[in-house]
Amino acid sequence: MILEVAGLTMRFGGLTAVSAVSFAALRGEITAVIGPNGAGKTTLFNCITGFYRPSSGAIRLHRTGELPVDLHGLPGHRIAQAGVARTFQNIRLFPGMTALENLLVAQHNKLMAATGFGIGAVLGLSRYPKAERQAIELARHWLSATHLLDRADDPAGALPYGAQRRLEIARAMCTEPTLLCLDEPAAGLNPRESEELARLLQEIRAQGTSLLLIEHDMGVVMKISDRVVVLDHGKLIADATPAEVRADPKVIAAYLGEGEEDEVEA
Ligand SMILES: Nc1ncnc2c1ncn2[C@@H]1O[C@H](COP(=O)(O)OP(=O)(O)OP(=O)(O)O)[C@@H](O)[C@H]1O
Repeated sequence: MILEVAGLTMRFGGLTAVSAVSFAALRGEITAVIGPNGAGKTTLFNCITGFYRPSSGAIRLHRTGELPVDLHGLPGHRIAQAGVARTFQNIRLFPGMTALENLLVAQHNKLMAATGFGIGAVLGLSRYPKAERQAIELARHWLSATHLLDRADDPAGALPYGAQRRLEIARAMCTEPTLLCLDEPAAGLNPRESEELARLLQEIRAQGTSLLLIEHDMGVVMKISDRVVVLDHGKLIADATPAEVRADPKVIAAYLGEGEEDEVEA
């Protein structure tokens, strides 16, 4: 496994948004978290990415050849350093910076380390230019993978919505994460853009990054996920393959309801 969630509970005052949820996301797989409105998906996501400190339970990252890292209780930036990148439901790019610059900013930590945190650059040490070249190469790789190479020098804020969403994913990938967490990546995309997104996420998986996504677009979820975790009223009600989840009466009753079954068949 890459991510282990064990007995995770998150309370807001008297409301238990996530209740004793346990599941594992496996290495090299796409794990989707679905559920009706208010099921606790965003809360779970925010616990995993360090925006909330869970009330109880554990979240562990298992990296190959290393000791597991307890993510619960770590601040967001430490979780990012541990190898977990995230995108946001609302786009959070630097709109005035170019697409390329946004991807270089994402590599700031790596570049700063290469300068010996400033000292090396002042002394003109040779490690910085090499690190900078590598950062640009990586940025160009992800611009190309997200079909944005021709927009590299355009301000991020001037890109169409779908392109900005892809740039967000490219930015997250520039941190070279072990686990990429995506919060509703298909929100607001048209069917063609959703198709492209599905392909991009499959490519990311093929390149060795594991993915965890919260998604409402059942077409995308059912097509690309290896495993689907279903929440309802904060509780886990299913953890299975897309085909199994689709046929699970509990899921249909809780999440899909009559009339929405067709959407899942899509
Ligand atoms: N910061 C908060 N303070 C208080 N209650 C919250 C907070 N965040 C979420 N909740 C409550 O927790 C429950 C789960 O919400 P959450 O946003 O995690 O669900 P969700 O599955 O992501 O829903 P949606 O699909 O609508 O985004 C809801 O009842 C919500 O009102």
